[in-house]
Amino acid sequence: MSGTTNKQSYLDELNDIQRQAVTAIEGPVMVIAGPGSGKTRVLTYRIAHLIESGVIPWEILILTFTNKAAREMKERISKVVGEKAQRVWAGTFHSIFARMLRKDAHRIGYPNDFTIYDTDDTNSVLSEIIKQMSLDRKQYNIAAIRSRISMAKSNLITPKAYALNEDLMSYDSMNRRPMIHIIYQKYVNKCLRSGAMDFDDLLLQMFRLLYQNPDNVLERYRKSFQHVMVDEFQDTNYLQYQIIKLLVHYPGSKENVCIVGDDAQSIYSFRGATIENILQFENDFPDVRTFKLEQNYRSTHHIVQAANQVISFNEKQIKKEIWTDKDEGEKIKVVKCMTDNEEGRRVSDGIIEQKNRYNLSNSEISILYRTNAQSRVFEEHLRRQNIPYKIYGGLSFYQRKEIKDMIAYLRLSVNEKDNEALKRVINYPKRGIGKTTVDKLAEFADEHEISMYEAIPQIKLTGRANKLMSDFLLLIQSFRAKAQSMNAYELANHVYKQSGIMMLLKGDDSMEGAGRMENVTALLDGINEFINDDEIPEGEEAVVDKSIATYLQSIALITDFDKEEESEDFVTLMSAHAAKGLEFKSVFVVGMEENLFPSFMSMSDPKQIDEERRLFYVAITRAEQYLTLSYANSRYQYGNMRFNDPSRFLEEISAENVDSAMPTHNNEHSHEGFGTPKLLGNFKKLSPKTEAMLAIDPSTFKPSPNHTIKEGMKVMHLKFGEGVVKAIDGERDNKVASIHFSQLDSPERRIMLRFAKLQILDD
Ligand SMILES: Nc1ncnc2c1ncn2[C@@H]1O[C@H](COP(=O)(O)OP(=O)(O)OP(=O)(O)O)[C@@H](O)[C@H]1O
Ligand SMILES: [Mg+2]
Repeated sequence: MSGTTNKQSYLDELNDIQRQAVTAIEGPVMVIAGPGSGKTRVLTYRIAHLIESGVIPWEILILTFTNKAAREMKERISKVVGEKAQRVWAGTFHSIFARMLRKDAHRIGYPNDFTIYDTDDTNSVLSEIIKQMSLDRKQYNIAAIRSRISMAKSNLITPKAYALNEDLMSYDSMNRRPMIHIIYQKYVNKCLRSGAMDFDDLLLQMFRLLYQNPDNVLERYRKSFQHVMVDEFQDTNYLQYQIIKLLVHYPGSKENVCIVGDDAQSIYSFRGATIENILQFENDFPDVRTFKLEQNYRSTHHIVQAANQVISFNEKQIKKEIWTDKDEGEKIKVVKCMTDNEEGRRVSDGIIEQKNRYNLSNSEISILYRTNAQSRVFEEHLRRQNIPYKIYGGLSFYQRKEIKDMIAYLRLSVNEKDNEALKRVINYPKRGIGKTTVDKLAEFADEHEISMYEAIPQIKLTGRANKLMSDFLLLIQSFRAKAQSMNAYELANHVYKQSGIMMLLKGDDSMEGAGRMENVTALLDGINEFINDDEIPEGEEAVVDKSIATYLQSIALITDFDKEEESEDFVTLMSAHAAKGLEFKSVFVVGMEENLFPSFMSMSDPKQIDEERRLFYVAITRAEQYLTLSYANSRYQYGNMRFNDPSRFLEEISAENVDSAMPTHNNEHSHEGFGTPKLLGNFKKLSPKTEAMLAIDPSTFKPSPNHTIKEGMKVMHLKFGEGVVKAIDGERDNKVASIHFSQLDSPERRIMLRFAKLQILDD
């Protein structure tokens, strides 16, 4: 096909407005539009169009949500422009910046071969600091500190600025953690001395690199990135936006920047993503051309309707409706279950039924949940039914112990300052170096502001410890020397044998031991593949770099999505967060209960409820044709049996779009069959008083202390309206109130008093 024919045909695959956005190749462009309206498609076609119009592929930078998304885009682009598509800079913020930092990190005090610290590494550094400062581990909860530091970094707040910021400091004192700024400072120092960057650093240090090196580095990238594009812009944080601005917002810039996103799908505010960025973008680029896409190409009518209804409960959204000219489609199914176990069974039965009835393959089906811990019951039932499935977001291959051990040796071979790697293997396999010795070494290194590796020859230890340490030093030195002459695969094999790991695993003839050996073999195979992969890397002056450093970087940033998919056909299980941007013929959103979805952590804050609702909106808009929502009356949650009410989000979908006459499934345990619970019609006829009260504001609803609830009382339930307490039975925590709610179709409800939200009415 000639260029012109291609061009014609690809532009024909767009609607008018999409085509306008694709062909508006100069100046700032913004597309804020609903799910399934073709935002990602616009970006993909836009890149093809740029290249067809003569833009050099490596002058295009496109930032996506996953590396897999970037790869898929390139594949599609190559259908139009051929091989050249491979040379576009496409990837996540983290992977693109890591690649750029490899070239210039030395300018900001890091080795170019810096290590990327994962969450485990960060936790380990933080826990060392807390120990050294003799702080209370409960008070200084690692996860909380990690998120404070991450927040600070994402907002460009240095440890010094943190200490001077009254709001931050008083927030920390209020939470009885007044030392966070000191921990933060120590953490930064330790990472720097280890030549390590955590995930936030990949952004922060990129910003510093550009900002502090205007003439060489910044200028170079400004010239080289003639076109910058961002998908899922609603989930960028302040820092990410500042970097984009550095690259495209300066005097004399052509401001060729195109962002696409949907404020209604913003689901990472807990990570610092801010809708402000969308508003700020319009301010920063007053000449921006904005395109509104309203047609949804993904989902059937019922699903689009439901999505519009749900999101209309959020007030603070940029107003937009999506519509579809697709069929009505199937109504949304709501499945009520007694227990989480029943939910697992009913969903897997439902999958079998759909596969038979609609001829779906496994890969067209997904199960989405609010928390990863929910996957277990579905796994059990899918396995029992022999339905192949894949979980995204569990313990990934690279987080397994034996793999981390191997990787730690490789990391040390590249960056000897990497303290976390060193601590991991200094006594693995066991070589008699005790914990006290390692602690001493760490302290000595800290005192002298050097890495532990550098500290080994300097520290004075007893004769035996001294000998053991210098043997270890020699071992690592030999690996470092080999890293200069061997390729990544040879080095990994060498390390496997010489470190003693191979011997150790061979000596373990348990099942687990055999599994661990298989895993290391798989790792070695992976490295071999990396060596032999002949894909053209991005960038004009790209040299094929098969070094172990490049390999380590690529795996440090791997997410489950980025694994090469075998051609297997499996059902996808993942969190609603991870499903962003994806689409499936059939989607099951499970665990639709109060305290779960919306999450219990969001219950007291209307803003957070809105974020949960956006997440639910993201989840349901993944479905093309079949959408099933399920909930359980009881489930094991955090080690206890919990009784949750059905999610408020279920009520937000109008009854017209919900199937109430589904065939009952042939199972003896099901109570209402595959269908709509009565509940959905419950709120049409509330008493004027209830209505008035609910209309005022549910947040003014004041539940009474539950021990004050007595038989005969008139009460108000936030969801069920007015009721009369008929009986109370059970003891202490297990007290159950039988309440008659006159407005409900099935008025008798038994409510766990412990979790009840009831207000006593005085009349
Ligand atoms: N003009 C069109 N003609 C046919 N199909 C289209 C058109 N535009 C988009 N699509 C298809 O609709 C689906 C949704 O498009 P896309 O994924 O680009 O939407 P999106 O706006 O990025 O959605 P999300 O907000 O969920 O990321 C895709 O399968 C896409 O190929
Ligand atoms: Mg998209």
